[in-house]
Amino acid sequence: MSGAKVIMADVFGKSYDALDGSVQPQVLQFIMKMQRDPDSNGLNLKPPKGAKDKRVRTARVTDNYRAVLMHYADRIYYLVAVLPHDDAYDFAANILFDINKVTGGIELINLGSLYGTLSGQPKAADIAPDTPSLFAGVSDADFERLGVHTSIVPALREIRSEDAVLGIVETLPKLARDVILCLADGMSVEEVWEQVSSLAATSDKVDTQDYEAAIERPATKEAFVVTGDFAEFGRILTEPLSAWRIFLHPAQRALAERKSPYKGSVRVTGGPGTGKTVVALHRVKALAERLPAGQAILLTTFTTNLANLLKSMLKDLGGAQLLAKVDVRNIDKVAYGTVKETFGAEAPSRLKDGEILNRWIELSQEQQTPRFDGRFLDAEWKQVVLAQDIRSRDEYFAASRAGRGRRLNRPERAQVWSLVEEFERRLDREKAAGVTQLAVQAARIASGWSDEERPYRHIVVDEAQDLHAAHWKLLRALVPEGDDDLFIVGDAHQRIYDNRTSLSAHGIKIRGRSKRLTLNYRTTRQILAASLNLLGDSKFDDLDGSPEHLRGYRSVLAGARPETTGYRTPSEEMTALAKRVDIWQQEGIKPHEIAVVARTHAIADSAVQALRDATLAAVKVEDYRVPDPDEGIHVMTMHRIKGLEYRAVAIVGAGAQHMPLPSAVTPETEDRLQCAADVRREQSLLFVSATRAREQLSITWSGRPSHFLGPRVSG
Ligand SMILES: Nc1ncnc2c1ncn2[C@@H]1O[C@H](COP(=O)(O)OP(=O)(O)OP(=O)(O)O)[C@@H](O)[C@H]1O
Repeated sequence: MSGAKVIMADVFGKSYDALDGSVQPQVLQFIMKMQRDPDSNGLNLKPPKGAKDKRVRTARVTDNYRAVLMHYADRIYYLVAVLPHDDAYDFAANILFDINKVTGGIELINLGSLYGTLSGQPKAADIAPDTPSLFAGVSDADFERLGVHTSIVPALREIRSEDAVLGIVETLPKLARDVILCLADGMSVEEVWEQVSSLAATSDKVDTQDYEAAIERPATKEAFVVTGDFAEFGRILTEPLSAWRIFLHPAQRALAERKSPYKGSVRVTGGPGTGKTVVALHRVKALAERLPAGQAILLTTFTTNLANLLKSMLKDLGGAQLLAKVDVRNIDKVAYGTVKETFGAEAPSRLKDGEILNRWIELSQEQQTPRFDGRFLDAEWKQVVLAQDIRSRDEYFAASRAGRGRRLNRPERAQVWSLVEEFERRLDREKAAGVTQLAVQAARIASGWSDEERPYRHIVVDEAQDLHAAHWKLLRALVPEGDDDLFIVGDAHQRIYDNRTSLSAHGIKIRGRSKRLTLNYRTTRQILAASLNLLGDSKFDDLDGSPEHLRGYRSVLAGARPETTGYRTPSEEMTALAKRVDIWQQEGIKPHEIAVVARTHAIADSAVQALRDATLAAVKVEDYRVPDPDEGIHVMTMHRIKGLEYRAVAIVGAGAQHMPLPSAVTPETEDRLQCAADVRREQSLLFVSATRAREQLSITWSGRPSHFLGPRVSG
């Protein structure tokens, strides 16, 4: 008997992740058996009784677990779930497969979960029984035209609150989910058609019986991993988190895969987890596919760690072939590369920001100028002198000091300038330069190039909020002005380095080409609410001189409420940490899916110790190294967790004495605006850390809680 082709539905990943480690290998065995002979007795492949869809099958994986599949054509099966015996039968009875009339793709509709979620909704006390359905103004024909399956519509008619919408959207097929969220947001049917459904629509005529044609359409490939390759199955199953990278939401797809070029630079903003990095990676891929021979693309970000992460994600997305067309480097490396190319062995050595700050502190102490402390001088140098590439005392006297909160009179300016000269002289003598200083030098060099000499055809920037003015000048000069020159992705709420600037000041024009993503795919609504609470009512500017906001930012995922708990002493807090992490593990979260995050290395180190004392495997995640999965729980600083995500995150040491960290904040008396910016940055660090959590979040402290935790906690 010949074998079968097994294709994986994207929803399969969810049930697979929930399986016990002893059952997961059996799933691969099962797929292998199906591929060899689906009719073998041991598999017991059969249609379940009472199924709504006659093509649904169940098959034996182990004595207690059954697979649910869709038999869509001769010897071709979609694997949808592997569940405990009874759950598998319930599930199988209530699912439907159909070809979407708009996208032409195959859809899985889970009516059991849809109605189960609706009936489980607590009846909100403030909703009067005669409140009309939220979608009363949308006719059945409208739903059909927008691509919502008719079987879903009766459930939609029962929805009378935004909460109920968020409750059910997770259970809907992708297009229906997007349509419903937009309608609930107040968009008209016409707007939803233009902004969502028409973008997802296939150009060919849809025959809802023709599964052969449907399997080839992009919408099917978004919802199902169309592979029959056994090795590929193994790879996808062992890397469940990376499987998403091949799917895009219509709003993301519209940005990333746009066929006609953008007439200049584009900026994409959005809260944490809205898929900005995903969009940036897909944009790189789309640009690389039509890149003229001999031209190059730069994909850059702020830190080396994030650049390494982007590199491995890009490889996941497009393999070595794509990677070969793209230069993936963090911005300091880009700058240093430019300086080295020009000066060769004469190029100065590189000093990191921390080393530069220490030198300013030393100089301020040496010069006995108690009126200017090291932190103030460091910021003045970076944000005024280097940001405007000031090279003389006269230029400094005439310079704008916008954003600085301490006024300087002429004698004070003269004093600061002589300190700047002394500082730069010392670095020159040492043949060293700070990383920001090198970016200034690189920008100067590249600004003198002709368009033919500029090395890149396109530049894509992730984590743009952290880049310095000199970085923007440099990037502007590395690519000729024109279609699709810069694609910029960032979120001002996640600014954790002290760089603030405006893109237009550097000749990067994004007016009219600025887009925002609002749907969070990473964190649950509960974690999102707790994270937003950490920002309080702080104000953030976008990358172009306007206020930034998170309006409409929401998640479709629901989960447990985050915990916030205070302890009397650090040792009590650490003992509780070990207990909490142990419980997470007992609940099935693997050690390397858990992160413990602290503001300082010292607190992180004590967390590692506490976990090991409790016989839990833990590893400190340092720069430039990603631990192996078997090294245990990942413990790191808040700066290090930027850009990563974990199923569970425990933030420790969130007490008033560490958040904000006193040594990271300029005293208010020294510079009022700088002090406020420093505090906001500390707040963003906590926000970034909390938004790394996908399912579970705990925030703890000893002594008094940080005021960032809000009045309810910190009193
Ligand atoms: N279209 C999608 N479908 C399903 N999941 C998605 C999609 N886009 C993004 N995700 C999920 O959301 C997570 C966050 O995506 P990504 O890291 O690109 O967001 P981000 O906006 O760059 O986040 P941050 O700013 O917090 O670093 C991804 O790991 C992925 O799990």
